[in-house]
Amino acid sequence: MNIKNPRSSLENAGFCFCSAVPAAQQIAISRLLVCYPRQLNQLPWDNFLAQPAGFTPSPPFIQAYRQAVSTIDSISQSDTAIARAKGFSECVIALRRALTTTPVGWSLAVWFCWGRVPLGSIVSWLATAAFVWAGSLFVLQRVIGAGSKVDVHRSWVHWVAALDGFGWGLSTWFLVGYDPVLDAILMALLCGVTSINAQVYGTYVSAYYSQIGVQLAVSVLGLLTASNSPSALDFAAGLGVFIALTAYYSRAIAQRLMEGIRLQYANGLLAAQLRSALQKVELDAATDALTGQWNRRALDNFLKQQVELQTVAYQPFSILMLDIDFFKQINDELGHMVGDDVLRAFAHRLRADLRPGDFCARFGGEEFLVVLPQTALGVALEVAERIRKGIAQSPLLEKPRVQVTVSIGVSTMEQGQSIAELLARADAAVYHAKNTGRNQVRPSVNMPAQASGVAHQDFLM
Ligand SMILES: Nc1nc2c(ncn2[C@@H]2O[C@H](COP(=O)(O)OP(=O)(O)OP(=O)(O)O)[C@@H](O)[C@H]2O)c(=O)[nH]1
Repeated sequence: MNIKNPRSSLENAGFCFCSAVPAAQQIAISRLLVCYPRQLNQLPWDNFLAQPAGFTPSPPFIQAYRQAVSTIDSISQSDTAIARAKGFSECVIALRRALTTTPVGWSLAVWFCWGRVPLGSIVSWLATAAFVWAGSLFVLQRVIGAGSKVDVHRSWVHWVAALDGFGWGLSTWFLVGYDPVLDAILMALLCGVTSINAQVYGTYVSAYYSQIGVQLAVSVLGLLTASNSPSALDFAAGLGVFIALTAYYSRAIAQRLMEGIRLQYANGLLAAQLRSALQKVELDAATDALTGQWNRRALDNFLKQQVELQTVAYQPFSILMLDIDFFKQINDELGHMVGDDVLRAFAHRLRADLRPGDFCARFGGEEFLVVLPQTALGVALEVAERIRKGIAQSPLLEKPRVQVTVSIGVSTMEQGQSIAELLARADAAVYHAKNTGRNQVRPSVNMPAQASGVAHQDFLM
């Protein structure tokens, strides 16, 4: 084969590329480290709680918050194994990506060598490297398919890394010794590959040591025994120093990457804990502790939503105000504990009698309020009557046997009415029901009598 003289443009391109790669890698790694979250412990959690502007945390919120934050330490201690497993699988994915782009590196090497290295040598190197590469990719694919578990697949990944280093190291056996400039370019290319791999194997650095260890051993052996390069010893020394230094620095980088993964995991866990603590606190703040139904606060919000819906979508809604009759007697005769049981049983019975979309709140004492969305007065009266009958029909408690009745006032939201007016009208309807004998349903407006048998009386507010 006719070996041509080196072309200066090719030399320049090769040198520029091979020197730019390590620099670009270092920039990429630095960016990566900056992107990882900062130390969680340095975040001003307590300052956040102490901030007066715009946010006044309630005591249960502070308690839940502190509890979640206090778990940071235990999270950071216990998640090392999780970070290791995550780092391993991240490395496997990065390695597959790197291997799929390896042919780009080969093409570059072939381009540099074309016309300067005998074709047979180029083909021999390419064939060996491609064979090793295909085997590695196959193994890696199997590892990924099996879920890449560090305890199971550790040695397989080390083998793949070693073969990766072997393929590149072989280049010195086949391609070096034909042209001094080309030799230098190939050395720069090997340094570039080493540098790229510092990032590829960043989250599982022991595999990186396998890769560069084999790459160094094979390439130094190739330089010293197989190549005819006059600078073989210099190249071997240079390559050795470069790879050793890269290995040394990549260890620190890998440690920080792992710390980043660890903190990212802890951060996610903490955020989830805080979210659920917050949800619990929000739920606690909106429910009545005794009956488990919504409280006044939640009721106010729900009524506001309904008013908005009514304004936008012209959907009518009605409310039922329920007051247990002679409840004081129960307390007086059977005690407050039984009174509480009655309230609980009443709430349970009431809830069971409603649609899932209906809203049931304890309004205070022995009073409950039900909101029936998209319900006009006629239907609301029927619902109220059904509830009244159900309560009156069977006892709420068996031991002691307690049977109660309930008086119910019904009112429907009208356009332009306020929530306070709506509640006042329902309250007046209950008052009317109590005054006319209890255990009955009263509407708050004039309404024609219904076939349901509900006792409708003119009740003008
Ligand atoms: N056990 C118990 N009793 C409560 C609770 N909240 C309010 N009460 C009592 O409920 C009773 C309500 O009594 P009243 O307002 O006189 O009403 P009533 O006895 O039901 O009479 P009418 O409503 O006129 O039929 C009071 O004795 C309150 O102390 C509670 O959470 N548990």
